[in-house]
Amino acid sequence: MQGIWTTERIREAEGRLFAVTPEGELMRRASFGLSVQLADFLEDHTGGVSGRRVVLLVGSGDNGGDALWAGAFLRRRGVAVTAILLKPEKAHPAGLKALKRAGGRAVSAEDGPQWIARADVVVDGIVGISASGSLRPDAARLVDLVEAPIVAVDLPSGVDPDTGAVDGPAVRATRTVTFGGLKPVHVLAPSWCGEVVLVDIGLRPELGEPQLRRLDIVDVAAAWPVPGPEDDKYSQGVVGIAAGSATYPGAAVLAAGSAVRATSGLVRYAGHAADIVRAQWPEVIATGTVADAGRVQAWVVGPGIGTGSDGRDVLRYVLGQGVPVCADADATTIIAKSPDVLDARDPDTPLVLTPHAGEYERLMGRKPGPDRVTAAREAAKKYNAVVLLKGHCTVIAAPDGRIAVNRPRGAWLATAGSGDVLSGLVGALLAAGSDPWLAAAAAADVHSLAGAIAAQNAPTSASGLVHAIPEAIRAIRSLTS
Ligand SMILES: NC(=O)C1=CN([C@@H]2O[C@H](COP(=O)(O)OP(=O)(O)OC[C@H]3O[C@@H](n4cnc5c(N)ncnc54)[C@H](OP(=O)(O)O)[C@@H]3O)[C@@H](O)[C@H]2O)[C@@H](O)CC1
Ligand SMILES: Nc1ncnc2c1ncn2[C@@H]1O[C@H](COP(=O)(O)OP(=O)(O)O)[C@@H](O)[C@H]1O
Ligand SMILES: [K+]
Repeated sequence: MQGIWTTERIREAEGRLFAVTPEGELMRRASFGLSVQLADFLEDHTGGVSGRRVVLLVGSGDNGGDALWAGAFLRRRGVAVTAILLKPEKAHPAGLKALKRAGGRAVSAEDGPQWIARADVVVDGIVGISASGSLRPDAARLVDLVEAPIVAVDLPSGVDPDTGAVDGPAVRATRTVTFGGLKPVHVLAPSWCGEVVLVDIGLRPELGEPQLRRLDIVDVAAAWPVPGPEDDKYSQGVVGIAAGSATYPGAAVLAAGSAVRATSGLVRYAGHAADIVRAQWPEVIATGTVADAGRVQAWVVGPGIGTGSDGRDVLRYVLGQGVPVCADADATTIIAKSPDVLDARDPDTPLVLTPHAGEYERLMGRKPGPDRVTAAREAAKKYNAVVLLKGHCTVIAAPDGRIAVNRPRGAWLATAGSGDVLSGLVGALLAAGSDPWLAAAAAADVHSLAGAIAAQNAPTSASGLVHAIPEAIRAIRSLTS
């Protein structure tokens, strides 16, 4: 699992390491690593290093210091380096001196545009972890002129380091070179960071437990249930799907199909779409009501069940069965409208809620807002449930405080019925006995990979996602075995 730390934790760790390291050493490590990445980037984008033109956008703190020192290192490799100083009086003095000594040039913001126009690569050293708010106008004007690819130092300036939120002008980087540990911006704002490269500056031992995590492929592979020689269709966990209605049979077909494809155990279906589900997925045992469904080890409830009294009765029934429940779509709306349905639940039985932003607002009485990690954490606390807050970067919060952020692979998942597919995946893992937080995070990852496989750069459908699930699982397993 990749660890991610808030800027507060990074700063504390840097402080401790700083105290036992010779002066300037940490910045030397960071900026040397940055210069290596910049040379590599120049090679990739221009086919060479020597003779290329790099422009540094330099702000008033150590982020600008990193850029200036990296510029000095690049000079030794024959790169023409020009630093545009946004606040000349506050530019990092040692870094500026080093750049000038190495033959680099420093110019004011007024003289900046002509240098930006001729740059092969622009380096964003405007602001790092001490950033607040979007780019200020002077920086924004210059960034606006950039046509060359941008490498961001630590993080793209203008993007909030702890939430990844953008509410004004910001840098859109092609590569971000960060130091010591990943920060939330790197997983919450991937489209602003571009490719993220982590440079080791010896900070890891000081960082402690990460506050956020992102599953690696090996974690997903390890979490995915695989039958053993002793297994049969029951022992792998039977999942029940309570979804769909006469008006919305598709949700039932998608959620049931997704569960069928996710694991090799048994899938039961209960609801008004039994005939259609049976016709699409003959391996599903389908009945008309949850009470007739037979035993399951987890329920998926909600997609397409409606928010009326029938849906409420179904939800109350499955919550009372003492098995893990993934409550999705209409089920989240019912919980928001009639929280008393949760009385049917034994608080120790796992519950996974999978709201999109609109459903979150119903559940919590407010929008998730720009800080989606805090939003998910608060909902997890309030409902004593794992909350999977959907979005481009889905956030998964457990009531015990664990947070995972999912890795998006494009945005093709933004298609009708895609959420129904996700709930089937979550349910299949819950039935197999997975930890609910891990189940939700692993399901989100396979969902995103299935999206990329199904789409292959062209629109896909939720049905396409269902069909791509085995290939996604195969890809994950083959990369790790
Ligand atoms: N510490 C370490 O051990 C190591 C640190 N390292 C590096 O240091 C970086 C952190 O440096 P830092 O703390 O000096 O602050 P930094 O982020 O450069 O900001 C400086 C100033 O910018 C301003 N400003 C704020 N918001 C703004 C905005 N939106 N738009 C424009 N300007 C804005 C504001 O100053 P103001 O202009 O308000 O006076 C703020 O004080 C870190 O990201 C990493 O790169 C590495 O070398 C590894 C070792
Ligand atoms: N821009 C996007 N990028 C990546 N994934 C997205 C994007 N928009 C939506 N998704 C994902 O697609 C799914 C949509 O679910 P949901 O809103 O419940 O749709 P539906 O109700 O149509 O099934 C979620 O898993 C969500 O994370
Ligand atoms: K930056």
